Parts: sequence; C-alpha cells; structure tokens
Amino acid sequence: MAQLIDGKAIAAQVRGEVARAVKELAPTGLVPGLTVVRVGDDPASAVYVRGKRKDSEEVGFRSVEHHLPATATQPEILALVAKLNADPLVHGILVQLPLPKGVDERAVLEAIDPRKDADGFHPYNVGALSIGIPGPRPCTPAGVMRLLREAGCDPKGKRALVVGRSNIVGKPMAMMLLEAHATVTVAHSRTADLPAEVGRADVLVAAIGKAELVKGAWVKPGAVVIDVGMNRLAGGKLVGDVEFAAAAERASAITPVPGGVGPMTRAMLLVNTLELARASVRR
Ligand SMILES: Nc1nc2c(c(=O)[nH]1)N[C@@H](CN(C=O)c1ccc(C(=O)N[C@@H](CCC(=O)O)C(=O)O)cc1)CN2
Repeated sequence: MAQLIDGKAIAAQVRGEVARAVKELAPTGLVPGLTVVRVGDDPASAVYVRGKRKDSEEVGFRSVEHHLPATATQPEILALVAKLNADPLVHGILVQLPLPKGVDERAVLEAIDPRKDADGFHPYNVGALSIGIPGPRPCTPAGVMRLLREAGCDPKGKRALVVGRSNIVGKPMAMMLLEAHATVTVAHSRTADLPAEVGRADVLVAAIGKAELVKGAWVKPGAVVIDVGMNRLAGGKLVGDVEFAAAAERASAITPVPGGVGPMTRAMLLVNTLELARASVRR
C-alpha cells in the first residue's frame, strides 16, 4: 500500500511556519494584510473564503473580506480593486473565482497590482513563473510542490505527467515541475492514449475535474500520485480525479481527497501573502 500524503497535517505545519514569521515581523510594525474579494453568492466560494479568512486570522494577518452582490458591475469591481491597490495596509489581494457570468474575469485579474497578486494569476506573474523570476506562484500547484517535497519525492530527472491544462492549475503545475527538472508531459481531453501516458509517469498530477477518470490499473508501480480533483458525486461524496483505492495499491505515495491538495491551496496563500508583505518594505 502507498504512503498517504497528509495534506491537512502539512498545511498545519505551513500555517505554523507562517505564524512564527508573522511574530518575528511584529517588532518592525509590519502586519501582513490579505484582502479577499467575493462577488455573488456561490455557496462553495463562500465556504472557501471563510476558510481563507480563518487561516489568515490564525496566523496573525490583517484579514478583510469585501463581499459584493452578484449584480455588481464590472466598473464597480474594478473600482474596488483600484482602491485596494492603493491601500498600503493591503499586501495581498485575492479575487475569489469563479466570478458571476458577465464579468470579464481576465480584466479583473489584470487590474490587480502584480505586487499584490496573492494568487499569482496576473499575466506578469504567469510570465515570471515561465522564465524563473521569483514572485507569487498559483497556490494549488505551489502546494503540490510542497507535498512532493514532504513526501521525499524530488521530481529531478523523473517523468511527470500533468493531466489537465487549466490556467490556474495544469499550466503552472507543468512549469513548476519543469523548473524542478522533471521531464514533463501535459495530457488533456484530446490526448490520444491517456492510459499509456499515465503508465509512463513517475509523478502523476491529476487536475482535470472528472471524477475517477484516472484508473488505478493505469498507474505505474511505484509512482507518486497527486490528486487535485474535487468532484462531488450525486450522493454527496467527494472524490478526486483518480480511482483512489486501486491507485493506492500500485503507487508508492498518494494524496487523499479530501485532505490532500485542498488544504495546501489555502496554506500556500498565506505563504504568498507573507512574501508580498516582506517585499513591500524592500520597495
Ligand atoms: N482566487 C481563487 N479562486 C479559486 C481558487 C484559487 O486558488 N484562487 N481555487 C479554487 C477553490 N479553492 C480556493 O479558493 C479551494 C478549494 C478547495 C479547498 C479545500 O480545502 N478542499 C477540501 C475539501 C472541501 C470540501 O469538503 O468541499 C479538501 O480538498 O480537503 C481549498 C481551496 C477555485 N477558486
């Protein structure tokens, strides 16, 4: 049986590290500030934002949420972002996704000052990642890299397969694995032979958003399997993109869903905000 990579425990460890760093900053008067913008009433977003605020308060950040109604117009959202860009107490800005239909998500993300981009989604920071300039990295793939490290898996020289090519997970994930010297393949909905690709991967990151699409029998014996998927089944059960039980029989290490990558997404947001706050005093 595979080693279980406990994202909940590792996220708690990261929160502890951030809390210690915040205490060390206290004598300088710098209190990292994270502001979350939520638009509309998507129930999942409300839960995620509550979690992010709870984490921020726990580590000692200045934590603020702006909740705009679903009817908020694009100029209203942009005006709020502009106000936060200009506020010296705000070091990190996060606009919770998805935004309501009709709002131009790209325009909103581009309006965030890249130096306050807690999610690492601004095109400047996406470019920075692609050429190895330091800066905030998207939280989910950054969390996956930390999970790999904690599981003792160095991607260097390994074949890594990322299943999924979204802007917030798949693409940055591939870049980060490349930066860690893995040989990276990205599979997606048009990939001709997914089982064969999975069977070659020493490190498998599944982020396609389809319940148990990746069958356990496809997994290479000894592979490290990271499941980013979060799919709610009709009965309410949450499952990943990988058939967990069958994959765990072949993998050397695997993340569960829930309790794997999800908690790390929240934890890495704290790391990004701390770094943005530190960088603000160097300007
Ligand atoms: N601005 C952003 N929007 C969104 C992001 C993001 O990184 N930035 N990611 C997702 C949602 N998300 C954070 O915002 C997120 C999703 C899930 C979890 C999590 O801890 N999941 C739990 C299970 C929760 C459950 O039972 O439903 C787990 O996996 O254990 C954290 C954060 C989209 N939007």
